[in-house]
Amino acid sequence: MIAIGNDHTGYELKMEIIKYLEEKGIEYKDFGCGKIDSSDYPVYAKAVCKAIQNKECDKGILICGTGIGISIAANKMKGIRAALCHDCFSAEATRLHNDANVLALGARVVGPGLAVKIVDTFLNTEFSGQERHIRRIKMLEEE
Ligand SMILES: O=C[C@H](O)[C@H](O)[C@H](O)COP(=O)(O)O
Repeated sequence: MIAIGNDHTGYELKMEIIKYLEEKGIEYKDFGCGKIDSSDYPVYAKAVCKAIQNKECDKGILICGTGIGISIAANKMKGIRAALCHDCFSAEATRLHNDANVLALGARVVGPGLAVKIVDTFLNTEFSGQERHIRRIKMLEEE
């Protein structure tokens, strides 16, 4: 189950991503926001990341204007490894090396065609499970 959330800048891109998820038969839960003039990205980052923390969802997709604010908010939450990716190489690498569980996108940065390819890469790449990467991920959880 994929958790998806966005602020006001990300609504249209989210709908494109939802279209992709539905075409692929991938289950998702939409944590908002709907089409509104203004909203606060931390609200949606928290909702999506809580769903991952409580195991309701396996991975998350977060969208704001740049992807920066919403990834900063997500990475404050325990167990969340959010990666801001605007290319497929990064989306693949962050799954292989960081076991990222949240993909952040900037709706004002990438167009829908590239964004959907980034999502596809992110969702279809497994963590490598290599010892050095496991060690480093564990270090991320240390105070
Ligand atoms: O990092 C923050 C995000 O890119 C926000 O989506 C952005 O700051 C929203 O800007 P505005 O409220 O001017 O539409």
